Amino acid sequence: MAHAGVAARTLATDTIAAVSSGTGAAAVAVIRLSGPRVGEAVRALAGRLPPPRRASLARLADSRTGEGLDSALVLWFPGPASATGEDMAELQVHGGRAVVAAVLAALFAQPGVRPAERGEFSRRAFLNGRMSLAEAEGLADLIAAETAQQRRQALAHAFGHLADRVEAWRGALVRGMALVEAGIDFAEEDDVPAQARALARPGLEALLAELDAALADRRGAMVREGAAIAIAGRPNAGKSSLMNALAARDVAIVSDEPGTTRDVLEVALDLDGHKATLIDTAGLREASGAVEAEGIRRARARIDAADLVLWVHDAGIAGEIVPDIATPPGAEIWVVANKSDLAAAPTTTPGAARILAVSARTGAGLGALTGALAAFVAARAGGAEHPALIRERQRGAVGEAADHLRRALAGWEALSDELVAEELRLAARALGRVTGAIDVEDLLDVVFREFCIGK
Ligand SMILES: Nc1nc2c(c(=O)[nH]1)N(C=O)[C@@H](CNc1ccc(C(=O)N[C@@H](CCC(=O)O)C(=O)O)cc1)CN2
Ligand SMILES: Nc1nc2c(ncn2[C@@H]2O[C@H](COP(=O)(O)OP(=O)(O)OP(=O)(O)O)[C@@H](O)[C@H]2O)c(=O)[nH]1
Ligand SMILES: [Mg+2]
Repeated sequence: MAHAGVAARTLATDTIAAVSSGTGAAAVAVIRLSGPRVGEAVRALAGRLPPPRRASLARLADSRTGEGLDSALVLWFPGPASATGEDMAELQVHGGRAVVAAVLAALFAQPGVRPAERGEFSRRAFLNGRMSLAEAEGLADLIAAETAQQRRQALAHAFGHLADRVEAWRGALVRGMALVEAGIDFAEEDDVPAQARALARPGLEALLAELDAALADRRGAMVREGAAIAIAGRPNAGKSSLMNALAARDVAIVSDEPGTTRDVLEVALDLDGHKATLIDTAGLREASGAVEAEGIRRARARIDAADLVLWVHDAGIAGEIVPDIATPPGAEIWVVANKSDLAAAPTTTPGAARILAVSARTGAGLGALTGALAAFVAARAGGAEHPALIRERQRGAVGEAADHLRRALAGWEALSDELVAEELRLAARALGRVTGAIDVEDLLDVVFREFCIGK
């Protein structure tokens, strides 16, 4: 995961400590430390510094009172060959909340040791050149991953999938820039500039095509955020019943009173390793009051932003099924003819991609529906190859790079060598913000804020 492009930055002087193993009681809790005074702090609590990178059992005591706190496994990772690049240690203590609190209090009593902020270990790893920003983002996603597909995508990014691609793109820009600048240097000699520029163009055109393809690919965001599947329909069609049946738990209130659901309800689904969010909404009709009207407004907003809308229809109601919604951009509407235990599903469905008969009450047809949902999400989220861009931050920076490159190519004949080179330089700079190779002080808070304490 090492990453070469980071400029030297000021070294941290504080020593930080935090629980890295999560909150709440557990069998074992891992307390991590990083910074220049880790060695002293460990010696103060454990009485000695164990041999590097070996687990050693030690009795921990509060240096202020001598009170024994725990019998713990202690690990010492001298820098720079550590996860953050600084001196680090781990105290693997018994996981009781009071044990953790007492050990942390004893650590914070040591000179120069303070609680870590969110993501501060990762931030230091980045600042010390141990990983790129794109890799840090992959690690954050790995910790948040709920499904197998999210885990695979996050792992690829944590292992440099995007960072490597961005470095290759930057390499192509730098080669183009060198050729264009050769023109600047040899401006006196007539044919060199024209030749050098001509050599640069095909590579830059291919690069722009690659950037545009990466920008057009939305699968990564879909995997990270999960597909949004909205359940919509008339009041009493059985939307909330369907939600409960698909989620296999009692998420939403069900009643024979039309207009039961007002708030938008969400559950996360794992469809064959793909994440989806199922969204139950208020039944659509002429609202009978301000609360219901607000519920319907919220319902329509979520339907408009969905990747798939399940229009739930009460099969007991005769007549043509007409979903009272427009198909959201890039999305599909499926008709789910519910209450198949009461009546057969109609077969005509104008405007809907497909029709599925189910009974939320008996469970009939739910297996087929779940299978179809899994296939839909799998198709949208793509196959085994990992997309390059999964976050808006990454998309924004690559989009900026593509814009500069497009300007350079569009002005190829009209612009001076200096101006073409300048656009290429700005494009390279924008790409540098993806990995954090340059110019990212302003980004660090944004990136690391979403991490947890102890990461
Ligand atoms: N107990 C524990 N488990 C953990 C972590 C941890 O910090 N503590 N990690 C938390 O993220 C992950 C492992 N990540 C790590 C990454 C680098 C180094 C490290 O010491 N790197 C050195 C030496 C490498 C080597 O000897 O091969 C280096 O890169 O120079 C350690 C852990 C997952 N499991
Ligand atoms: N027979 C039968 N009844 C069902 C089925 N699904 C739901 N119901 C009943 O239909 C009624 C309405 O169900 P809900 O799930 O609350 O309907 P809804 O679409 O969420 O209704 P609103 O929230 O009011 O828009 C309840 O009495 C359910 O028990 C089904 O498959 N078969
Ligand atoms: Mg409902």
